[in-house]
Amino acid sequence: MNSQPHRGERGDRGDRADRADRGERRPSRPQRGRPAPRKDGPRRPPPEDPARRAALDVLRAVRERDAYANLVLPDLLRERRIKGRDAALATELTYGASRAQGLLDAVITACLDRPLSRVDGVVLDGLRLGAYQLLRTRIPEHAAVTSTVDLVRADAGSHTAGFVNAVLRAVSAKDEAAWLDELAPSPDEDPIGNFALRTAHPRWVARSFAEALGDKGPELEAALAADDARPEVHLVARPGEISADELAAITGGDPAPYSPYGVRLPAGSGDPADAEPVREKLAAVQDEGSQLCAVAVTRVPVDGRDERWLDLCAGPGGKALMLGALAALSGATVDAVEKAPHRANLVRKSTEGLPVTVHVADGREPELEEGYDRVLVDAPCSGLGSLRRRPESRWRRQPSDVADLTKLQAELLASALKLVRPGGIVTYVVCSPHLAETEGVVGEIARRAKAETLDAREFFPGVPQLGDGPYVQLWPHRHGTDAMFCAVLRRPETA
Ligand SMILES: C[S@@+](CC[C@H](N)C(=O)[O-])C[C@H]1O[C@@H](n2cnc3c(N)ncnc32)[C@H](O)[C@@H]1O
Repeated sequence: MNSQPHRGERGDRGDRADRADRGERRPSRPQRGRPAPRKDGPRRPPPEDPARRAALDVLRAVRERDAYANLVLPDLLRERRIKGRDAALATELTYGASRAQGLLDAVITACLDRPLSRVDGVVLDGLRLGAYQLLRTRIPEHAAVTSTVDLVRADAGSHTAGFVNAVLRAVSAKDEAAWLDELAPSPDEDPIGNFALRTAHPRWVARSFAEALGDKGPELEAALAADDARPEVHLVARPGEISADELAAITGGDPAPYSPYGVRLPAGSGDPADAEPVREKLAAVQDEGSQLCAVAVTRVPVDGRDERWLDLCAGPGGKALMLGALAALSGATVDAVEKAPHRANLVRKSTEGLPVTVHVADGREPELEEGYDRVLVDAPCSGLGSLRRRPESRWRRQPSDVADLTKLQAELLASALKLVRPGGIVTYVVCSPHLAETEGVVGEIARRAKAETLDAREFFPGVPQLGDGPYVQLWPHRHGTDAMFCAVLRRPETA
C-alpha cells in the first residue's frame, strides 16, 4: 500500500542523510538551483535540497491557490531544471504527501497540544511533508526531520524550528502501522472508517466505493488500497498512425491488456510528455479505462446510417482524439462540444488533422442540428474514479459537490437523447463509481426518455470481472484502470 521509494532514490536519500548527519544546512530558498548568497563572509555554499524544496512549494500552491499538484509540479521541475533522482524524489514526496493528507493530519493532530486548525499553513505543509517521509518512505528519521525543519525555518521564520522539530520527533516515535492501530476505528465496528484511514481516503469516498462494490470487506480494502498506490502511466496509440505493439517497442512499455490501442509504461519511466511518439502526436497519455469507453462508443451496432457522431463534453480531448481517429478510418465526422473556451482549444489541438469540428457551447443547448447517429456524454463528474491520478483531489472534493453534478449530468444526458436520431446510440461515461452519478442518473433519464438500456459489457470484449451488467464499472484493483463507468442507451425508433 505504501509508496515506497524506488531503489534508485534510496541512494539519493542516503546522500542527503549523510549531509544532514554532518550538520550541513540547506539553503534558505534555492533559486533555480543556486545557493542563497550569504552576507557574513565567504563560506562553503550550503548543500541544496531542490527535491524537498519543490515538494514543499507545490504543497503550498495546492493549499493556498487551489492549484493542481500534477499541473504545478511538472512546470516547476522544468523551470528549476530538476531532473533524474531529484525529480523522482520531488514527485514521490509531493504526490505521496498530497494523497495521504488525511492520514498525516490524523497523526500530526495526535502529536499536537492544540487543534490542527491553529497551526500556521506554511508550517502545516512542512509537517505533512516531514510526516510523509517518516511514515511512508525509508528516508532516515534524522534526514527527514532536519531537512523539514530547515525548509520551514526558511519560509516561516526561526521561531518555528523548535515546534516543527518536536512534532516530527513525536511522529517518528511510531511507524505507520503502530499509528494506525492507535488511531483507526475498530475494523469490526466500523470497517469503512478503518479502511478509510488506513488507505488515506475521506470516509465519504470510502463509503461511496463500498456502495458501488456492494462490499465492506476485502474487496473494499483492495479497491481503496489500489486507489492509494502510485498509478502506472497509460499511453494511447493514435488509431491509423501507429500500433500499440510499435508504441510499446519504442517506449519500453507493454501493450495494454484490454485496449487495442493502449500501452502501459513501467513506473518511473520519466515524463511521458517527453516520449518521442507523444511529442510527434502519434500517441497521447490516456488512462486505459478512458480508451475502452471511447472505443465502446464506436463498437455498438447501429442500424442504417452511421456517419454523424457527437462528443458532447469534449475537453480536453482525450476521447475526441480517439473518436476522430476512428471516424477518419470509417468515413464519419465528429462534432465536439465543450463549454470552456480554453478546454475547447485543447480539443482543437488534440484533434488537428482529424474530421472533428469543435464548438464552444453548452451541451444542454448546443444549437446543433439534431439527428446524430452516435453521441458520447463524457459528463463532468466528481472524479472519484481517478483520485489516484489527481493526488490532492480526494481531500478537496466534498459530498455536496455530487448533488450539483448529478443535476448537470442528467441535463446533459437528456440533451444527448434529444440530439441522437431514433435508433441512434448514446454512451454515458463518468470517471466515478459514485452511484448517484452512475446508475442514479442513467436510470432516471433512460426511464423518462423511454430509452433502451443495452448491455454495455458486450462492448468491452475480453475485459473480465464486469459484474452482472447492464452497466460497466471499471476498477483500479480489478482492471488497473481508473474507475470509469459506462452505460449505453438506444433511443427508441418511435420517440
Ligand atoms: C470529464 S470532462 C470530459 C473529458 C473528455 N471527454 C476527454 O476524454 O478528454 C467533462 C468536460 O465537460 C465540460 N463541461 C462542463 N459543463 C459542460 C456543459 N454544460 N456543456 C459542455 N461541456 C461541459 C468540462 O469543461 C469538461 O471539459
